[in-house]
Amino acid sequence: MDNPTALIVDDEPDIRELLELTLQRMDIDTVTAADLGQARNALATRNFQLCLADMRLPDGDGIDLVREIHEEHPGTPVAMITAHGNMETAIQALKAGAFDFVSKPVDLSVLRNLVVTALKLQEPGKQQICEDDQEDSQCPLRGASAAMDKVRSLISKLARSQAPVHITGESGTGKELAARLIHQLGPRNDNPFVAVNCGAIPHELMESELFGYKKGAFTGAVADKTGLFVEANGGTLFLDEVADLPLSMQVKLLRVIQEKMVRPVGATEELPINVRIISATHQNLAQRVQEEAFRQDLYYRLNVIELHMPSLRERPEDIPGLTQHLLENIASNYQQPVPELQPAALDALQHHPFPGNVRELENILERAFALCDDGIITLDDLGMLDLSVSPETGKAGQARLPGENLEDYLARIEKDILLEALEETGGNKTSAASRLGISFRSFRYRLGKLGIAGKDDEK
Ligand SMILES: Nc1ncnc2c1ncn2[C@@H]1O[C@H](COP(=O)(O)OP(=O)(O)OP(=O)(O)O)[C@@H](O)[C@H]1O
Repeated sequence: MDNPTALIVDDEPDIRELLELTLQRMDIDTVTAADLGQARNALATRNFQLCLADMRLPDGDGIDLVREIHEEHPGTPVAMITAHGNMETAIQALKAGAFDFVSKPVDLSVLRNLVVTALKLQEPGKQQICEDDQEDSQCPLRGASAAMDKVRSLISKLARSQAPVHITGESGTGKELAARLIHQLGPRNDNPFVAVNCGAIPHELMESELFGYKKGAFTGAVADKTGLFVEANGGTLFLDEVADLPLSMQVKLLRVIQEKMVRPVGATEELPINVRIISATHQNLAQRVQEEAFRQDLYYRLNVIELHMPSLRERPEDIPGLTQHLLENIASNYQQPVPELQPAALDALQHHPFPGNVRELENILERAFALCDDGIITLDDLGMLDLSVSPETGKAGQARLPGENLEDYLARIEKDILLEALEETGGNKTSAASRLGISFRSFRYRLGKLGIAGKDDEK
């Protein structure tokens, strides 16, 4: 097989030579260009499997070259060479379509990692699976709406880039699923995808969880522990609920992203890391920045490219297909035939507001699957909370029923409130409890007292 060929664009002969030597040692043929003009000529004559381009060139801006290659030669990944510490231009380049960047002075191990990742992009298109027709698609992210088509197409593009992605959207809209897909469809998919819920780690443990620690760093540190960054090395770290990161950790995270190095607690040396960061939150991060609860500089670095997951309310046309897909998954988990859904049940689902989005739909279907008889899901089996609002009270079904005693009446209201909080948080008891201003234990106790069984929180 022919060697891949890289185009190296830099006006400094020393750098060109260093890059050429490094790439040639990796069995990559090279063509060099000292300015934009020479680079354009080279691109016009042949295909390249990679381009390394300096930011500042004698006859123009490297970012223009990134844009041109991105549009005219979309199969050629371009990495930008930026001045040390100049994250602004690196971010600009990523936004313009560069797949990654490397800062000067070029660290050769970082460069080699980058080149290996870029060449994997040439392998035959995994991204394809999410661009096929929905009907018989292998793509785990379902939905035939135009909004979901757009999401899948953006995910396929993001999988080719190494840029940090920030995923927004309400709880249960599929943010984690989207992050996993970006990883699976991309060149890092042989390496780990590590997901961490930043809201679920106690603040005092966060640094050692993320960065690891050395034996003896603190009481109880009886052996070295690998942090999540190192665990995700070569792969992707998914920082879920990133808005919940305390300010003290935000500073440390910013440093790690900038330097691509982590220092475990109690260690004297830093470890190099090669991790793609994908973050998500259901909160409005820009507003958290305005409230000074989230650092602007970190926001800027995490939110290089934003992916928004639309709520299920905005795409009711997805409900029938999603329902079928989820029922097939549930049935196959239990090795049972796929149940049939009565038209009245489907109709109720299509008119439900789904504050907990796809997760809520999934929970409703799991429950219905367990309760239904003879493989037929009826409206009753869905056991959905009636969220329709009473015109008299303005509240959902809260009038006292004829003959209902005070205790039963209060229990019913309490049950509605607890269920509503669970629905709003997609079944997450910790979040539901905090929404109601009570402790997790008290929430669980009340659920038990009222006979509401629920799944334990996974995260
Ligand atoms: N478009 C979809 N197609 C198929 N399954 C989906 C889709 N969207 C979400 N799901 C499923 O719904 C559940 C919730 O999705 P996920 O955990 O990714 O949501 P999330 O937005 O990260 O939620 P949270 O903000 O609460 O963490 C998962 O089981 C996921 O597989």
